[in-house]
Amino acid sequence: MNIFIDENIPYAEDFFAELGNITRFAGRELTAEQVSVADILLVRSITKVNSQLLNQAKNLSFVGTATIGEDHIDKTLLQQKGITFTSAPGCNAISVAEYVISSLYVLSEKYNFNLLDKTVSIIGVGNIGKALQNKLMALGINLLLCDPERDQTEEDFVDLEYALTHADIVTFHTPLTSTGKSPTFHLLNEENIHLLKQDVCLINASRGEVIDNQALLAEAIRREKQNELPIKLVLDVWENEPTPLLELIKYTDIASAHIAGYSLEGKARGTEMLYQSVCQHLNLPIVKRLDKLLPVPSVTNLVLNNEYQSETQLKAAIHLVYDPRRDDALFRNLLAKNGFDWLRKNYPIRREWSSLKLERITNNEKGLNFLKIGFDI
Ligand SMILES: NC(=O)C1=CN([C@@H]2O[C@H](COP(=O)(O)OP(=O)(O)OC[C@H]3O[C@@H](n4cnc5c(N)ncnc54)[C@H](O)[C@@H]3O)[C@@H](O)[C@H]2O)C=CC1
Ligand SMILES: O=C(O)C(=O)[C@H](O)COP(=O)(O)O
Repeated sequence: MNIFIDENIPYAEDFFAELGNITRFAGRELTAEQVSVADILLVRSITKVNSQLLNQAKNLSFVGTATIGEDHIDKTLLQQKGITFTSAPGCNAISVAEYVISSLYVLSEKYNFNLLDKTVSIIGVGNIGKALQNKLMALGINLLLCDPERDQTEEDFVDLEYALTHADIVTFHTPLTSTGKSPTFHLLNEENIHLLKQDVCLINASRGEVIDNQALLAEAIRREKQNELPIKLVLDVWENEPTPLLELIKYTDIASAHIAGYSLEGKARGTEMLYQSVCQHLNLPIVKRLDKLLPVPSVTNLVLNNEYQSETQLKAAIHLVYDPRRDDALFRNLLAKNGFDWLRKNYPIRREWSSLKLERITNNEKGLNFLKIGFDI
């Protein structure tokens, strides 16, 4: 059994070595000739699985992507060829939600606002949008939810125009689609970008093409020329990766190389989900488990002296685990020299909030008590 696995899928040897011969490949360099001898192919989002790549495939019976997004896969083709396909839904949803909230706390510090005074529009409320919704609700932040598909059967959703017009913070979490009832290609574009509030924070951690990058650049330049407030901008994803529109970087507050989902847990969950699907495909028992493989987090205890809920404390705890300014600095300093893909391949280890245990000191009638709380809002 020949198992071809992208070089950036972690723990692949741990999960798959006993199932067959593993060949690792660079995601953008995989050739049809290599795939011609593969039985199982496990990719990330940078490998386009299409007729060109599969035109010599003789034995391929399973394709998996260790990602949530599936826009790089020709699923119709796989179905026609009778090749089983799976993705890893939700694997890095927590990681993306944490990226967004950590970024919002950076913006709140930089521009001196209180998140509690803001209304956040979440555009696309699936696995990631829901994870973000839960965390923001736990923080007590006012939300607007925009998801035309869910709006058909559920209450409390708003349309895109309302979501753009009424929010102080707009964050995109849709898949990239160009067909269907509500395609997301250039969902934010030159027609509707002017609906955003003057002091808006805009975040894209979905796919670059969901926002028309030229329209965004034009709006940023227009605001600059007319002495209007700049859009406070967080971009993790870009049109035409790995060659982002360089002029746009200057207008971002946080810029990163499509790493919002790159917590160690998020990536590793993707591998585990593919392993489980491959076992099912091969009718084999599932014997490996991720929790046996993940390293013990380096940060384990944080003692808070004041109220756990205070925003300052919370921000400090959140940024202790992950501060997106780290990735922004790497992006600005190393993009030109090393390139977008290098930044992703050499991504420094990042853990999720659940790796941090907080100790709260409370003062009640019994005196000082130490409470251990798993930090997972
Ligand atoms: N930056 C990063 O590192 C990562 C980016 N992603 C991207 O995030 C996307 C979303 O991920 P999940 O939440 O897990 O997907 P999901 O499929 O669980 O949810 C997507 C939601 O978007 C909604 N939607 C579809 N079209 C819409 C439209 N026109 N307007 C508003 N909502 C719309 C769907 O109804 C669905 O509820 C992925 O498809 C992927 O492209 C995913 C993981 C990491
Ligand atoms: O899961 C997704 O969808 C993502 O966007 C991934 O986090 C990105 O990972 P790569 O496959 O592009 O490494």
